Amino acid sequence: MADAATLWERYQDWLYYHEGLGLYLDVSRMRFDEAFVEQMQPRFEQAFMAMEALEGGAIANPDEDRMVGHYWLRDPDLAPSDELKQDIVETLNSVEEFAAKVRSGEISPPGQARFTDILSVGIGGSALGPEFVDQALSAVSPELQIHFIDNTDPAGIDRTLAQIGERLSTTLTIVISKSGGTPETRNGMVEVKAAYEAQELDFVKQAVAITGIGSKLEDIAKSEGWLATFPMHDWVGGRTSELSAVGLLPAALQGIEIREMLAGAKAMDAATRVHELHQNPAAMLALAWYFSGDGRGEKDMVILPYKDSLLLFSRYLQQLVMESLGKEKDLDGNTVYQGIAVYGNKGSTDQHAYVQQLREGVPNFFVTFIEVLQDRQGDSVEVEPGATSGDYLSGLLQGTRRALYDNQRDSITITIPVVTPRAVGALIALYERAVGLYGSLVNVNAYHQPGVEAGKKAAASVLELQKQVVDILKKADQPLALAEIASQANATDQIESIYKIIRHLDANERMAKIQGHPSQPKTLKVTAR
Ligand SMILES: O=P(O)(O)OC[C@H]1O[C@](O)(CO)[C@@H](O)[C@@H]1O
Repeated sequence: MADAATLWERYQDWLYYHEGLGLYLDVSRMRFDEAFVEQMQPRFEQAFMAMEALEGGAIANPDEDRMVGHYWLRDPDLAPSDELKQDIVETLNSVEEFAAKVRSGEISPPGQARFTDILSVGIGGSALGPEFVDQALSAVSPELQIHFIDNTDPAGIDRTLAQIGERLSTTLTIVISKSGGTPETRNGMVEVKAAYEAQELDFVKQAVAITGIGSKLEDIAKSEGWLATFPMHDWVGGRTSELSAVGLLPAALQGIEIREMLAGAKAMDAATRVHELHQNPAAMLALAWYFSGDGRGEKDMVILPYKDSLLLFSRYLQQLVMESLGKEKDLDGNTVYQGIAVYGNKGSTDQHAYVQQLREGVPNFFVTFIEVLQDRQGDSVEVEPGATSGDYLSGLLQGTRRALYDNQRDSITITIPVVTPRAVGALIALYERAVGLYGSLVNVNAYHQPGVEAGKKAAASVLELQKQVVDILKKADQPLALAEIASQANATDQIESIYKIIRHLDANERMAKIQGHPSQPKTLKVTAR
């Protein structure tokens, strides 16, 4: 292993510092050498060119025949046409205007002075960004308290609605779905609507949609006369939509400075256009990822922010990285099974959970530490002479980094001065670009998600089968065995699925009733309920 002096030199040689953002990137504890960097140069040249073409409006998502334009959102002058530029500017203005009116009470719920709460309904890229930004940046007691429904779990929905309680009468619901047809989000919307009706409230007077132009959701919102509708453009992917209306509207309503988020992203975008590897933090990240997993994702990315407010960054990155890079085929149609697994929560908390395995167990990962220099606003008490809680947090980060490195475990460290809207925008932009560059290095389309469709189709077929099963039970004049139901449904190959449908219905005392012992599914008899 290198001695301290050599490591210190390597640290300085590879240290990246962004003047305007005060952001540092340290890849010195990734053990690549100059020969590796040299060898990667030509690939990076290609990746930079592909990125330039993408930003210039090329069809960078060939399967879906789409441009990829999230970079234009923070610098509309880059948009490939005046029309697109105007669209971006107008959307941003309308987001700000709407949020200001809601916050001032100019737009208010029927019979009430002002809105008190926001309920965001969406999933995946239509939830993870707003959730991350809320946790990172919202005030302790914001004027408008935000809540999320990001699943089709009835108990989860109940819990969120119960937290809101009677404040539903002053809650603004935002339904977010690019496609406008995602079942989980549709279900959330229907459930929320029912909750408004149960309190004799008029949902449409308190509802806003953020959705793709011409989507089913847009049709509903427009025909029912919802309060407002904001567009999601087809050239912005769900997982890169935080700096579109998807993330900006909830943030603006929460009083978060969205122009600062955009400015941070814009500054980072400019920094990550540089072709010189040492000068481009996103390229340095992509290089480090490639080195670590041998360009095949052999090592997992563990994201460890040492700051509670950044807890959800790993969850946000999980989608950004894994949905973008996790691909069976490369751009030439070869089977490649690409991807990088991402997980993590926060330090130092995780020190007392899985860091044991990181230090000593299977070495199948690299860590990315996120360090925040400012401990808190205001003074700190000393928890012992000369040391604060923040000193401990900082020491624990350094200590973990060192302990891992000493045991051949590599890490990257990103340091920001303080968690501000600007820094959060910059972090998002940094990873968006790194993922795009890495996608080029490994030759995959980082902007589609064909694999998600299989699960969606299978779920739809289970719900179809459920309808059939219920019909059969209703018509039956005697209890039926599972095999009989399967045969009548012409679905003997789906008997296990039929059993699970029935068990679920029975547990919820709906439409099917089981007689017999649960340990012997073969012997069960089923009737309609
Ligand atoms: O915004 P939508 O269309 O509801 O999609 C939600 C999420 O579903 C996916 O399409 C697939 O999981 C994600 O890419 C997307 O962020």
